[in-house]
Amino acid sequence: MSSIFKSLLDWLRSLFFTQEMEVTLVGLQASGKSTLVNVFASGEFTEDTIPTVGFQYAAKSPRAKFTMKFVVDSADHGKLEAAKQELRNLLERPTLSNVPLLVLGNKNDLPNALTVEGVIDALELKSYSQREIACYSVSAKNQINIDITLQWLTKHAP
Ligand SMILES: Nc1nc2c(ncn2[C@@H]2O[C@H](COP(=O)(O)OP(=O)(O)OP(=O)(O)O)[C@@H](O)[C@H]2O)c(=O)[nH]1
Ligand SMILES: [Mg+2]
Repeated sequence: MSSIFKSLLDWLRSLFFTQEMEVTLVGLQASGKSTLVNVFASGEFTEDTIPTVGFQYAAKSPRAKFTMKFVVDSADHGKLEAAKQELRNLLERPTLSNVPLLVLGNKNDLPNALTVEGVIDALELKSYSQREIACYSVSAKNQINIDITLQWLTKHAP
Protein backbone atom coordinates (compact mmCIF):
# COMPACT_ATOMS: atom_id res chain seq x y z
CA MET A 1 0.00 0.00 0.00
CA SER A 2 1.39 3.43 -0.85
CA SER A 3 2.34 5.55 2.13
CA ILE A 4 0.01 8.43 1.18
CA PHE A 5 -2.87 6.04 0.93
CA LYS A 6 -1.90 4.43 4.23
CA SER A 7 -1.77 7.76 6.06
CA LEU A 8 -5.16 8.71 4.60
CA LEU A 9 -6.57 5.45 5.87
CA ASP A 10 -4.96 5.97 9.30
CA TRP A 11 -6.47 9.45 9.47
CA LEU A 12 -9.94 8.11 8.62
CA ARG A 13 -9.48 5.42 11.22
CA SER A 14 -8.55 7.99 13.89
CA LEU A 15 -11.61 10.10 12.96
CA PHE A 16 -13.72 7.02 13.25
CA PHE A 17 -12.42 6.15 16.71
CA THR A 18 -12.94 9.66 18.13
CA GLN A 19 -16.63 9.27 17.48
CA GLU A 20 -19.04 7.41 19.65
CA MET A 21 -21.11 5.02 17.73
CA GLU A 22 -22.29 1.51 17.82
CA VAL A 23 -22.03 -0.61 14.74
CA THR A 24 -23.58 -4.00 14.42
CA LEU A 25 -21.94 -6.28 11.93
CA VAL A 26 -24.17 -9.08 10.71
CA GLY A 27 -23.54 -11.76 8.13
CA LEU A 28 -23.46 -15.45 7.36
CA GLN A 29 -20.69 -17.69 8.65
CA ALA A 30 -17.24 -17.05 7.24
CA SER A 31 -18.27 -13.94 5.29
CA GLY A 32 -15.37 -12.09 6.96
CA LYS A 33 -16.94 -10.15 9.86
CA SER A 34 -14.15 -10.79 12.38
CA THR A 35 -11.51 -10.04 9.75
CA LEU A 36 -13.20 -6.72 8.97
CA VAL A 37 -13.41 -5.79 12.66
CA ASN A 38 -9.66 -6.41 12.92
CA VAL A 39 -8.94 -4.37 9.80
CA PHE A 40 -11.01 -1.44 11.09
CA ALA A 41 -9.41 -1.55 14.51
CA SER A 42 -5.78 -2.15 13.60
CA GLY A 43 -5.40 -1.81 9.86
CA GLU A 44 -3.88 -5.27 9.74
CA PHE A 45 -5.20 -8.26 7.88
CA THR A 46 -4.95 -11.28 10.11
CA GLU A 47 -5.89 -14.61 8.67
CA ASP A 48 -8.78 -15.42 11.00
CA THR A 49 -9.77 -19.03 10.62
CA ILE A 50 -11.42 -19.38 14.00
CA PRO A 51 -15.20 -19.11 13.69
CA THR A 52 -16.71 -16.75 16.25
CA VAL A 53 -18.90 -18.41 18.86
CA GLY A 54 -21.66 -16.15 20.16
CA PHE A 55 -20.68 -12.61 19.29
CA GLN A 56 -17.54 -10.59 19.12
CA TYR A 57 -17.42 -7.31 20.93
CA ALA A 58 -15.07 -4.47 20.12
CA ALA A 59 -16.11 -1.34 22.02
CA LYS A 60 -19.38 0.18 23.14
CA SER A 61 -20.54 3.65 23.98
CA PRO A 62 -23.69 4.49 25.97
CA ARG A 63 -24.55 7.47 23.74
CA ALA A 64 -24.14 5.41 20.66
CA LYS A 65 -26.25 5.81 17.62
CA PHE A 66 -27.05 2.57 15.95
CA THR A 67 -25.90 1.74 12.47
CA MET A 68 -25.65 -1.60 10.85
CA LYS A 69 -23.46 -3.36 8.39
CA PHE A 70 -24.31 -6.61 6.67
CA VAL A 71 -21.39 -8.61 5.33
CA VAL A 72 -21.69 -10.98 2.40
CA ASP A 73 -19.05 -13.26 0.94
CA SER A 74 -19.38 -12.05 -2.62
CA ALA A 75 -17.38 -14.99 -3.95
CA ASP A 76 -19.49 -17.72 -2.35
CA HIS A 77 -22.40 -17.86 -4.79
CA GLY A 78 -24.06 -20.80 -3.07
CA LYS A 79 -24.69 -18.70 0.04
CA LEU A 80 -26.21 -15.65 -1.61
CA GLU A 81 -29.80 -16.96 -1.47
CA ALA A 82 -29.46 -17.59 2.27
CA ALA A 83 -27.88 -14.16 2.74
CA LYS A 84 -30.79 -12.56 0.86
CA GLN A 85 -33.33 -14.30 3.11
CA GLU A 86 -31.50 -13.47 6.34
CA LEU A 87 -31.21 -9.84 5.34
CA ARG A 88 -34.93 -9.72 4.53
CA ASN A 89 -35.83 -11.25 7.91
CA LEU A 90 -33.62 -8.75 9.67
CA LEU A 91 -34.99 -5.72 7.86
CA GLU A 92 -38.58 -6.73 8.55
CA ARG A 93 -38.03 -6.11 12.27
CA PRO A 94 -39.87 -2.94 13.31
CA THR A 95 -37.08 -1.97 15.74
CA LEU A 96 -34.65 -1.78 12.85
CA SER A 97 -36.87 0.28 10.60
CA ASN A 98 -34.86 3.52 10.88
CA VAL A 99 -31.41 2.05 11.08
CA PRO A 100 -29.07 2.99 8.22
CA LEU A 101 -27.65 -0.05 6.51
CA LEU A 102 -24.38 -0.60 4.71
CA VAL A 103 -24.04 -3.87 2.83
CA LEU A 104 -20.46 -5.05 2.20
CA GLY A 105 -19.73 -7.59 -0.52
CA ASN A 106 -16.47 -8.82 1.01
CA LYS A 107 -13.61 -10.83 -0.56
CA ASN A 108 -13.63 -8.94 -3.84
CA ASP A 109 -9.99 -10.01 -4.22
CA LEU A 110 -11.20 -13.49 -5.17
CA PRO A 111 -11.51 -14.07 -8.93
CA ASN A 112 -15.16 -15.16 -8.93
CA ALA A 113 -16.42 -12.38 -6.62
CA LEU A 114 -19.57 -10.55 -7.70
CA THR A 115 -19.38 -6.91 -8.66
CA VAL A 116 -21.24 -4.40 -6.53
CA GLU A 117 -24.13 -4.50 -9.05
CA GLY A 118 -24.13 -8.29 -8.73
CA VAL A 119 -24.44 -8.05 -4.94
CA ILE A 120 -27.27 -5.48 -5.25
CA ASP A 121 -29.15 -7.83 -7.61
CA ALA A 122 -28.47 -11.02 -5.65
CA LEU A 123 -29.72 -9.48 -2.39
CA GLU A 124 -32.56 -7.59 -4.14
CA LEU A 125 -31.47 -4.39 -2.45
CA LYS A 126 -33.52 -2.26 -4.84
CA SER A 127 -36.68 -3.71 -3.29
CA TYR A 128 -36.00 -1.75 -0.08
CA SER A 129 -36.96 1.59 -1.53
CA GLN A 130 -38.04 3.16 1.79
CA ARG A 131 -34.73 2.68 3.51
CA GLU A 132 -31.27 4.19 3.39
CA ILE A 133 -29.00 1.46 2.04
CA ALA A 134 -25.50 1.67 0.64
CA CYS A 135 -23.60 -1.25 -0.86
CA TYR A 136 -19.84 -1.51 -1.40
CA SER A 137 -17.65 -4.22 -2.80
CA VAL A 138 -14.71 -4.59 -0.42
CA SER A 139 -11.76 -6.78 0.49
CA ALA A 140 -10.66 -7.02 4.09
CA LYS A 141 -7.63 -8.92 2.86
CA ASN A 142 -6.34 -6.33 0.38
CA GLN A 143 -7.94 -3.36 2.17
CA ILE A 144 -10.01 -2.37 -0.82
CA ASN A 145 -12.77 0.18 -0.18
CA ILE A 146 -12.11 0.15 3.56
CA ASP A 147 -11.62 3.93 3.25
CA ILE A 148 -15.12 4.55 1.88
CA THR A 149 -16.54 2.16 4.47
CA LEU A 150 -14.96 4.20 7.27
CA GLN A 151 -16.27 7.38 5.61
CA TRP A 152 -19.78 5.97 5.51
CA LEU A 153 -19.58 5.03 9.20
CA THR A 154 -18.20 8.46 10.11
CA LYS A 155 -20.97 10.17 8.17
CA HIS A 156 -23.61 8.15 10.00
CA ALA A 157 -22.26 8.85 13.46
CA PRO A 158 -24.33 11.23 15.62
N1 LIG B 1 -9.77 -13.79 0.18
C1 LIG B 1 -10.30 -13.20 1.25
N2 LIG B 1 -10.54 -13.92 2.36
C2 LIG B 1 -11.08 -13.28 3.42
C3 LIG B 1 -11.43 -11.89 3.39
N3 LIG B 1 -11.97 -11.58 4.58
C4 LIG B 1 -11.98 -12.70 5.31
N4 LIG B 1 -11.45 -13.73 4.63
C5 LIG B 1 -11.25 -15.12 5.09
O1 LIG B 1 -12.53 -15.71 5.27
C6 LIG B 1 -12.50 -16.63 6.38
C7 LIG B 1 -13.59 -16.28 7.38
O2 LIG B 1 -13.32 -15.02 7.94
P1 LIG B 1 -13.89 -14.58 9.37
O3 LIG B 1 -13.50 -13.15 9.57
O4 LIG B 1 -13.52 -15.56 10.41
O5 LIG B 1 -15.46 -14.68 9.08
P2 LIG B 1 -16.67 -14.45 10.10
O6 LIG B 1 -17.75 -13.79 9.30
O7 LIG B 1 -16.20 -13.74 11.32
O8 LIG B 1 -17.09 -15.95 10.42
P3 LIG B 1 -17.93 -16.49 11.70
O9 LIG B 1 -17.30 -15.91 12.92
O10 LIG B 1 -17.78 -17.98 11.62
O11 LIG B 1 -19.34 -16.05 11.50
C8 LIG B 1 -11.09 -16.53 6.97
O12 LIG B 1 -10.32 -17.57 6.45
C9 LIG B 1 -10.59 -15.18 6.46
O13 LIG B 1 -9.16 -15.12 6.35
C10 LIG B 1 -11.15 -11.16 2.18
O14 LIG B 1 -11.40 -9.96 2.04
N5 LIG B 1 -10.60 -11.88 1.15
MG1 LIG C 1 -16.21 -14.22 13.26
